[in-house]
Amino acid sequence: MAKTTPRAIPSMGTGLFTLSPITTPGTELVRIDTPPLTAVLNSSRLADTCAGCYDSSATVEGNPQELKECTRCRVVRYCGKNCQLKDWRFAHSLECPIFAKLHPRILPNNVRAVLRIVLRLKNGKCKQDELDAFLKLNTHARADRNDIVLAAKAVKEYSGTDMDEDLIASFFTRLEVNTFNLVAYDCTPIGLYLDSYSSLMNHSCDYNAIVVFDGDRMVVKATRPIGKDEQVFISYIDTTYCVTTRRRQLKERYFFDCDCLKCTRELENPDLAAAEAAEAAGEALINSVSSSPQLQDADIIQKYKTGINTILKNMPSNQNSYITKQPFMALRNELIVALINAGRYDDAWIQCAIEYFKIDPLLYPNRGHPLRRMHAWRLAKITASTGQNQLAQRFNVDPVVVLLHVLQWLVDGESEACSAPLLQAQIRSAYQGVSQVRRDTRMGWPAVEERLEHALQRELEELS
Ligand SMILES: C[S@@+](CC[C@H](N)C(=O)[O-])C[C@H]1O[C@@H](n2cnc3c(N)ncnc32)[C@H](O)[C@@H]1O
Repeated sequence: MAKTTPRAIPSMGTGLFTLSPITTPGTELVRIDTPPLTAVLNSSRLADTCAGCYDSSATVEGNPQELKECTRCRVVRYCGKNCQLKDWRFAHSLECPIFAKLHPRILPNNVRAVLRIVLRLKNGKCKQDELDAFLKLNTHARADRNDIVLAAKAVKEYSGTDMDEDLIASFFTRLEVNTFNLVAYDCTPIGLYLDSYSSLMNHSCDYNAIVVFDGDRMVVKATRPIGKDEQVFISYIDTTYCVTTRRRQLKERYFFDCDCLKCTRELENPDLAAAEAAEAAGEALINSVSSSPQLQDADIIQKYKTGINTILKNMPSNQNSYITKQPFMALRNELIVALINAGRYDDAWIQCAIEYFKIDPLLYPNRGHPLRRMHAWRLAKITASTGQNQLAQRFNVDPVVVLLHVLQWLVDGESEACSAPLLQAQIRSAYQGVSQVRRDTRMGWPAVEERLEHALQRELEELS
C-alpha cells in the first residue's frame, strides 16, 4: 500500500508527503521495483560492476567477480545470463551498436543516461506517462549551455531520433537536478539513477528519510518517526559540512537556498568563518594528496596527521567537539585508507574504533543510519583481519570481545537499519560465524570497554 503521495508546496515545486504516521525508523516509504526511467554505471565502474543488477560486492570484497563482457560492444559486463537478458530487453539492445562503433571510447555518464531515454522513446519502450512525469520535474540550468548543446547534438546523431534538439537538451538539464547517485551496498557511488516519482523528494539538511539501493531496486527509508501528512525530506548533500558549505553546494547544483531548521540554527554560529576556512584547507589537502601519485603511503599518512594538527591549531580555542566536524572526519577517513594501504592495520583499527565509538553516535544518533552501520562493519572487518595478539598487546583489549560487541550491535539494529539488504546478509553471516566460536569469555564487554576508552583517549590526544 502506498505510504506517500505527491503534493505541491509553494517555493519547492512538488514534494512527497506521508499518507499515515510512520512510527518506526527504518520503515520503507517508497520502493521502486520496476526499472527506472534511466540508470547507468559510472564509466569507472563498467569493468567491475554488473550492468544488470549493479552488484559489485565481490569486487568490493577484494575478490574479483566473474563478469562476462557483452561480446558485441565490449563496454558493459554482467554477472549472468538473467542480468544480461534483462538489460538487453530494457535498453542495451538499442545502445549496444552505438557503443560498439565507438569502442574503445566510452560516452560520458550523463550522455549514456540521456541516450537510454531517447532510444527507449524512439522505439516505443517508454510510456507517455513516464515521459510526462519526467518533464514535470523541476529544472534550472540553461539548456543553451555549451556542454549541454554539444551533448544533445551527440545524442541526436547517435540515436538517429527526429526529436527536437532543444527537448534533448532539456533532458540533460533535468538530469542535473533530479538524478540520484546509484550507490553500492557499501555506500560508494557507482552510477546515475533517475526515477521520476522518487525524484519528487525535496531536500532538508535535517532530513527524515534516506535512499538505499538494493542492487537495481531503490528504497526510501524513514530515519525517524514522521507524522501523517508531513513532507518526506532526503538530503542531497553531505550534511556533516558547515552551513555555508552546504548552502553553497545546494545553490550551485540545485539552485535554491536551504532554510531548514539546521541551517537557520547554524547560521548563528560565530565561528562559522573559521569552520569554513578549515573545510577549505582540508579539501585542499585531500586534493593535493590525490593529485600527487608519486607520494608513498608513509608520506600520505604523515601529511594527513600533520594536516589535522595544523588545521586544528587554526581553529577557535574551544574545539572539544572537533572530531565530529569537517574536515576532520574526511581527513580521518583518508588517513584510515592510507593506513590500510600501508598495511598498518593496528593504526587503522584504532581510527575506525574512534569513528564507531566516539564520532558516529553523536553524528548519526539514528542507529540505522547507513554510514553508521557501514563504519561499524568496517571496524568489524578490520578487527577480524588484524592479528589478535597485535591488537591485544598494543591496546590492552581482547579483539574478539570487541568484534562480538560490534556485530551484536549491528544484528540488534537490523529492524531499524537503513542499509542495503546485501550488507545485512553479510553481517548476519559474519555474526553466526563468530558467535559459534567457543572461547573463554572471562573478560566481558564492560571491562574491555573501559580499557578501550583509555586507548581511544590516548589516540585522540596524540592526534590533536
Ligand atoms: C529533485 S528535485 C525535487 C522535486 C521538485 N520539487 C519538483 O517539483 O520537481 C530538486 C529541486 O527541487 C527544489 N527543492 C528541493 N528541496 C528544496 C528546498 N528545501 N527548498 C526549496 N527548493 C527545493 C529545487 O528547485 C531543486 O532543484
